[in-house]
Amino acid sequence: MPSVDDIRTALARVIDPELRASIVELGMVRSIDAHENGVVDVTVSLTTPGCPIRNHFQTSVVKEAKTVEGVTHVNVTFDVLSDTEKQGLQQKLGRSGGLPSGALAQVANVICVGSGKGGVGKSSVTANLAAALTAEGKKVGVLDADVWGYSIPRMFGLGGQRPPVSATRKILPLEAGGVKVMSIGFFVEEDSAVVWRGPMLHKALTQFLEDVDWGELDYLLVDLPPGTGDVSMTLAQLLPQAQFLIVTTPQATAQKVARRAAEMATKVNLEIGGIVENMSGFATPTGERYAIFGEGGGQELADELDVPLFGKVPLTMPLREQADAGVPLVATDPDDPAAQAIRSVARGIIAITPTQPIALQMAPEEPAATLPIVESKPKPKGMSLPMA
Ligand SMILES: Nc1ncnc2c1ncn2[C@@H]1O[C@H](COP(=O)(O)OP(=O)(O)OP(=O)(O)O)[C@@H](O)[C@H]1O
Repeated sequence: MPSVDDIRTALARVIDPELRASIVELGMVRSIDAHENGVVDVTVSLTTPGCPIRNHFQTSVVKEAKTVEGVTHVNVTFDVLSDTEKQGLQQKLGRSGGLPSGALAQVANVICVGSGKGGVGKSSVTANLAAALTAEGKKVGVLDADVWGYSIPRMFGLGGQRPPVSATRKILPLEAGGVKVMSIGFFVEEDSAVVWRGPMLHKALTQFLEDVDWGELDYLLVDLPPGTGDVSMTLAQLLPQAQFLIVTTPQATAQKVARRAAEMATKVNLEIGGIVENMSGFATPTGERYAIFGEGGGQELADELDVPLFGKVPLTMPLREQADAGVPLVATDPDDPAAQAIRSVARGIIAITPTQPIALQMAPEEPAATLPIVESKPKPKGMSLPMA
């Protein structure tokens, strides 16, 4: 008959990918029964009944138990840890804020980058801020939630690519310059029009947060669509601990619409982290500056909302050229005036954000909904996100 102790030692090699520890050490192996004929029954206790990595445990437990002499067959069953057992597990992990819930468990800060209106440079700021935070030694991810105008793949030179899926059915973000990138643009034919309805949008955004393997990140930057619509509301619900960074331009009218975005954020309890003023004058290659859109809008908004103005980013030709070339300017020419301003924004953000991961609480899932409809112009490649 196989030895139960040997089986337990073998099962210590099964690692919970989210908790990053052995299931034996975590107390998740409820029982091991070995029989004369070499059949072994193992019960594994999960943290939640719908645990997405159940299949991973099933395969790994069978594989490791079978390495023990005399084991002919392995039956794996699952149950769920009781509340007291979960508390014990939490203590073992040394966490106070709840067990990690999904893919964002190891993300320290989520920063939603939004604007009142389109075209103010929100995506350019997001891409360059990601590069600047990376240059400061931080682990950074970018989620392009600008479902109607996704431009992040192009800005990172990742247009036309499709992310792989891991053995545990998680989508793996693509990487560019050390930044992990995920976008709805990876799943639709380039330039196709995506028509979203409320519940589908909610479901797709939930999948981007829960089913993408973001891993350990200091910052997840979320590029929001302009305005105060559905996406922002959904994300505010899903990410109650996110900060909102508002990108605006210097003129008074832009400031007025940016204020509306700020009001929306306050209504849904998103904390406003600060302001970035973009297109803050035009900087020539020789360093002269022309205030073509006026001055002071960003500071006024920051004063009014009582939040910091993280920086004033001038218009420079290389910033636009680099966006088109697919490598953020900060990575290619950190001394350009716009790159310098964004690097200073990054340092300001680092100064006021925590460094320890927080277990973000995801809101309960909405009832299942189908994925976005794509108008056939051109014909879509197939719209399902590759996940269960
Ligand atoms: N500081 C800047 N200097 C030069 N060009 C800039 C600057 N900021 C943005 N741009 C250019 O302005 C255009 C719009 O920028 P971007 O796409 O980042 O704006 P957006 O606010 O994200 O737009 P949308 O709301 O449509 O998604 C792009 O061509 C971009 O390269």
